Amino acid sequence: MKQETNPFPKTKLQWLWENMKGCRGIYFVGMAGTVVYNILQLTVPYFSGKIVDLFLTGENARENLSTHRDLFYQLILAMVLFTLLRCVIVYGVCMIYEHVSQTVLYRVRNYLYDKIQRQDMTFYSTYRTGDLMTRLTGDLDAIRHMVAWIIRMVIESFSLFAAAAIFFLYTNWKMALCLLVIAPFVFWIIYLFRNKVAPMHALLREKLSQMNTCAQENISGNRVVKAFAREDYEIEKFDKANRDFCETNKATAMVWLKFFPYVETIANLMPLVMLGVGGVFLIKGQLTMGEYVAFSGLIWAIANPMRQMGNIMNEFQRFSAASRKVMELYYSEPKIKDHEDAKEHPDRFDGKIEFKNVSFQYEDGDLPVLHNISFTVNPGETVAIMGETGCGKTSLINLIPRFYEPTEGKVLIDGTPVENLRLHDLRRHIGLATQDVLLYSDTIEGNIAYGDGSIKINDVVKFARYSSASDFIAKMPEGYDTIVGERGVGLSGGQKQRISLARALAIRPSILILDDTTSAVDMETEKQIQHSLKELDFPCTKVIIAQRISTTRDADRIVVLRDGYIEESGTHEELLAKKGYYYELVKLQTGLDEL
Ligand SMILES: Nc1ncnc2c1ncn2[C@@H]1O[C@H](COP(=O)(O)OP(=O)(O)OP(=O)(O)O)[C@@H](O)[C@H]1O
Repeated sequence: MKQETNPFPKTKLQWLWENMKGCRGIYFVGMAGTVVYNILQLTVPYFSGKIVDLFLTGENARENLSTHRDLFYQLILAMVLFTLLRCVIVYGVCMIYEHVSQTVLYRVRNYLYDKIQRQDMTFYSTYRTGDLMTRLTGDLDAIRHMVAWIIRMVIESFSLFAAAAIFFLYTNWKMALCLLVIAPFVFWIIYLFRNKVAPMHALLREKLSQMNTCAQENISGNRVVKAFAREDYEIEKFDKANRDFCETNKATAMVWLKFFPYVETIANLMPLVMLGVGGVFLIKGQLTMGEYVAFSGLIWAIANPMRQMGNIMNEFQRFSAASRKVMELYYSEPKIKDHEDAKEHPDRFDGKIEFKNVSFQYEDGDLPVLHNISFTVNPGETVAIMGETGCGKTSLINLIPRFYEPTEGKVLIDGTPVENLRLHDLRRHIGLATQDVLLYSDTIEGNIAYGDGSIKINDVVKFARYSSASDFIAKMPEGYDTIVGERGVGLSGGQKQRISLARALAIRPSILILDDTTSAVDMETEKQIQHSLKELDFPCTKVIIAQRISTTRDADRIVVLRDGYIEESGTHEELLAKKGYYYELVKLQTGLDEL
């Protein structure tokens, strides 16, 4: 089979071991306990063999029973005590495995969540939410299962097999060899099975992710589904994903079923060998009746680990497929992160923004979306960005908080290239209200205060007033305590936009970026918002993407983009005088033939 190369700095087991830091000692105790309780399993057949030989079938059995009755009771007591001891150890070992597996799960889950939080925009457009959720749930559970069950089963099977083999060899090596000669065939079958089942588990993992993605997209896109009455189509789509997953599951199980009869036949040969060869040895006097009883009572300790190996291999391959996905996230690094020599900037920015010969292309895009963009926004100024849909406005403003990096040129704030600033410092001074508003399932107050948890309610109300949201909030049954978001009260598009604007303002940003934030509010409200934005009680540079002339008219400068190039720029009056794109737009929006 072609050996798959490991793209990670550590192997899967090394990685697991690393994440068991702090619990390794106790895990060792658990593993040692597993060995001990498996060895203790041999005590019952051992003592029964002794009782049979000494007190039931041996030459002096009757005499022994009357003269060594104490020994008889001691052997029975030893059997009971060892069985009890075994129970106590099994109990403790189970607790240890559970504790360690849950600790590893907790640790890795938190680490992954942290990783996901710190990823850049490209990551979010590459990974599907359903796939990420599968990694955080099903895949992590497969890793917990490895720590809690698979490793335990490996030790259990191995120690049981080894202990029984040693016991057999010690008791009667000829009989032992006749039984153990079968084992290599099982190992060979399990090796063949592994090669067949490994790719099936990788496929199964993909199918699970596809099914989860299908469900997740359908649930979050339920409005579109309803609007287009596509419920049946969606049900069919999920049914297909579900069926694919189900069929792949069955096909994976079938792989084992193809190998299972061979393993089972070989394992079942053991009692036959015992009966045939053991019988002959017994008749020839090469095996005592007690040894025969002990062998028969322990034959499962050789056969069961062989049977169990199929299961273990199957689960190991499931772990292998899942851990690959988890490790991909674990070792993923955002491309956009703090440079080693990034400057700290805890204080506010003055707010000067410069674009210097900036060109930009998305990683998965075929063509650049911005070409050689240069302009400056001075502290406190308001610049409006306009242009047809798809001309690159959002892409342009995304470069300011360094959501993406220019392919050429530089974006500077207060004269420092944004990549030389610490991301946290850069972003905490930029207030952003995006095109798609996402409100959390929280109170209105909680949503507005999202960027600054220490903000007082009076300030929340003030920023709601700035964004013309206070009136409609006051009319809500629980005012600022009303729960909104996915599980809360429904809000109109314009209302959501105003809360999102209040949220951006609430951090008192040095730079405010609004991406079509007032597109869904009426003209009157928009006018009030424009007025409030001029009256902010803190210095703030504003970059506003807008389509309405009413928004752009009073801007210090208007930058018009076309196909990623700056088509024209200037004040309202200057652009009207140019009689270009902006002039045509004003004519269109005012309904006048001449201006
Ligand atoms: N994540 C992305 N990956 C690849 N291409 C993208 C991505 N986001 C946007 N684009 C492409 O970049 C171009 C500019 O998109 P952008 O969102 O910046 O336009 P826009 O002017 O803001 O449009 P609108 O006014 O409709 O919001 C478009 O052709 C779009 O298809």
